[in-house]
Amino acid sequence: MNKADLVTSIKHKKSYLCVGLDTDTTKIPAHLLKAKDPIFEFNKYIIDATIDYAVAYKPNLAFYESLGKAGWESLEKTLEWMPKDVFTIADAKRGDIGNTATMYAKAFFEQLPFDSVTVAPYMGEDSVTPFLAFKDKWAIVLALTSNAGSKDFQQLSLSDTNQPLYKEVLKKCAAWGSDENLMFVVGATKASYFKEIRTIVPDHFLLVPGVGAQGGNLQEVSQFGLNSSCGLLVNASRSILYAANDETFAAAAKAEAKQMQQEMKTYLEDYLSW
Ligand SMILES: O=C(O)c1cc(=O)[nH]c(=O)n1[C@@H]1O[C@H](COP(=O)(O)O)[C@@H](O)[C@H]1O
Repeated sequence: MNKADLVTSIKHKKSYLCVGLDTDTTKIPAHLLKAKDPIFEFNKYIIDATIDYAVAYKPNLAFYESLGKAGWESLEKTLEWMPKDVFTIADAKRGDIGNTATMYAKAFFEQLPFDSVTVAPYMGEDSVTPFLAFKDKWAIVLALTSNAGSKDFQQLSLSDTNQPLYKEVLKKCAAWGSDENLMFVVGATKASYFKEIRTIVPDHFLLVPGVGAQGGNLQEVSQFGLNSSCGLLVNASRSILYAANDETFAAAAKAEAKQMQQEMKTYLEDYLSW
């Protein structure tokens, strides 16, 4: 999917919600465990329940790979189930030397029909650029993550530039691609950083996980993170998937997604006059 189509979808749904499909067999309702493919069954209900309110879906690969071949099949079926007009993110956090990175890109963009894949920038330019060579596909580079461990490396100052590492990641990676094929991950739990981040990457989309279960603030993220083409995809996984764990789970997920979309609609109106 290209940027124009993503922005059109956001305007149409008045939403920049991404539903994270971190589907965990120990958390899904017990009655679904009797199904032939419980993960797919659960995802199907979640997608159908949230499709009016979400513009993107982000399966986290760990939840599928941890189940081996069966998990991979659940992932393939889930992607087939998704309407064609949603933006799909393979949350795989890949990163390796160039020829290997190309194979990762082929896995997600050719074998699987993902629009984008999350990429760790630690190994540098040749580990990121192979993901940028595919038309209308995206690399989503980890810049400032939502977890406590982001302090360990990302927030350390580099003696060469006197700037924290994550700012160098934003500057350097932005130069390797464009706002048409590259996004950045910035955690919602770091809302106070958004103003500065927007001075470095004013035009790029940011994938923002960390609202809901991790406690990030949607209002602050929106106020300081929105740009003239929205520029945000805010992810929620557990708070939507596991809003209830009985027969009402799909209705509860729908209500949770709707509530987030309604809030987003007001920010699109207030901050962008959309
Ligand atoms: O790349 C990500 O999506 C990601 C980056 C980050 O900084 N923090 C983060 O939580 N994530 C992912 O976003 C999802 C957050 O899930 P919830 O906390 O349940 O909403 C998980 O799939 C995480 O792996």
